[in-house]
Amino acid sequence: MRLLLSSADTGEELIRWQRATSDYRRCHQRKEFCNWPKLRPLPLRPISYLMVGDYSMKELKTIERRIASLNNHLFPKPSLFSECRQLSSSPASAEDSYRRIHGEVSEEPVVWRPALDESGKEFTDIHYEKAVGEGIAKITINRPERRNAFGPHTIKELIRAFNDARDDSSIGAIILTGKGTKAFCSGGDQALRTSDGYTDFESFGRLNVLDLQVQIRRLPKPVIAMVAGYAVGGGHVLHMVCDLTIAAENAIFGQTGAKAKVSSYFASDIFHVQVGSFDAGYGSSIMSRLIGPKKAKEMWFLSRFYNAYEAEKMGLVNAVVKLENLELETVKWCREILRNSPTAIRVLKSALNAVDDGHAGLQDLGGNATYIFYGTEEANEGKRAFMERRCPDYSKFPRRP
Ligand SMILES: CC(C)(COP(=O)(O)OP(=O)(O)OC[C@H]1O[C@@H](n2cnc3c(N)ncnc32)[C@H](O)[C@@H]1OP(=O)(O)O)[C@@H](O)C(=O)NCCC(=O)NCCSC(=O)c1cc(O)c2ccccc2c1O
Repeated sequence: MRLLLSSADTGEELIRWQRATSDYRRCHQRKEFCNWPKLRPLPLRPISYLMVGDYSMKELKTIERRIASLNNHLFPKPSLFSECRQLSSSPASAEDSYRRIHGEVSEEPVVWRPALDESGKEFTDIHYEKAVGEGIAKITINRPERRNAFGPHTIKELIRAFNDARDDSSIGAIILTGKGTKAFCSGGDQALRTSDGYTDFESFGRLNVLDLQVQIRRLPKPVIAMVAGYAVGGGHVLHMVCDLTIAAENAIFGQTGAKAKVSSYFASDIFHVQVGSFDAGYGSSIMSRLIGPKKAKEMWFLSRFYNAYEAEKMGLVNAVVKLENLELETVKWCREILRNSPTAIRVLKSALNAVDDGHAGLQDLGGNATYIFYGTEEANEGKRAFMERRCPDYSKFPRRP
């Protein structure tokens, strides 16, 4: 259905609009502030016949396009396109064509169903859940009495849950979070720390959180950290290796490792932290990428804590929301991701990590190329020829520029 200017609009109103749109365009090009005159929004209605003033059809089309575009900016609500729905959380124009076609992201509360691991075992240190009827998995570190600090067993369970979410083709986005509102994760459990790592049920120590970091980084689905309260030490590194971070207003971010004795400043409070540890792997390199080397050095050398808004400004988190909205907002981000092409997202995640991950990054990206190539007729010809014990005929496949 074409939208045309209603014949009810007088030529005068139209002329005022045309002048205003030209002024606006000029100001916009010069990046100047433009005083927008008081004009009533021109209603756009379908009509079969159009005749306004002395304007040619071409001129009218140009005016119509400009008015539509300006109306989108100036009168987002109520919409000229009354049938369109709005995506409230999006920073983009509420009425762009994507939103007109796809509509709102659902704000319905999510229903979680407990999930078991691949061998049907119950988890102890984590909760693992999947959203009913949607492709979202949620993995929650469940040690709130220790601010969700992890031991080797916690990490083993996290690895199993992430493996399951990776293998489950109905899952397209994974949330990592911590139980309660006081902490996302406070890093390695210091009570389990030994001279060779962390140990709980074994006689030797491990630093197996490093395996989990690599797993998250290579997982071909987006992993979103949902952070309430503290994300510190190894817990801070965990949120950094996730693809996105949504933070509640009460979130606090920091590295504690280099601290020899006391006092790190946050909002003029002094915290007493004393752990003596560092993550010179992803914990350093990814941080430097995210917030720049100077800020990364500040974060590690001074061991300060940063609030959610400071973290957002630094580029550590994607969004800050009210604590009570944290889960729904995170779920909405997942739902928005889930509307998009899984293969595009898979390759993009790999591509965005490739340079930083060196050979391993290229290997992952290369693997994605092979994965896509296997779906082509050209690749299939090779396989068929082998199976049929004949020479492959690649002549029919174009050598594209
Ligand atoms: C996180 C805090 C700032 C919270 O302070 P708050 O005042 O809210 O709470 P409490 O301090 O009273 O804590 C409540 C309760 O939890 C226990 N707890 C908290 N964190 C841990 C922890 N990491 N380990 C063990 N226990 C913890 C605390 O003792 C209290 O217990 P009670 O029995 O007394 O009630 C604050 O708690 C804090 O600063 N925590 C320490 C955070 C920290 O320094 N983490 C870094 C550890 S090192 C690390 O994470 C790490 C792990 C690895 O596997 C690595 C591998 C390779 C390289 C580097 C690694 C690495 O650095």
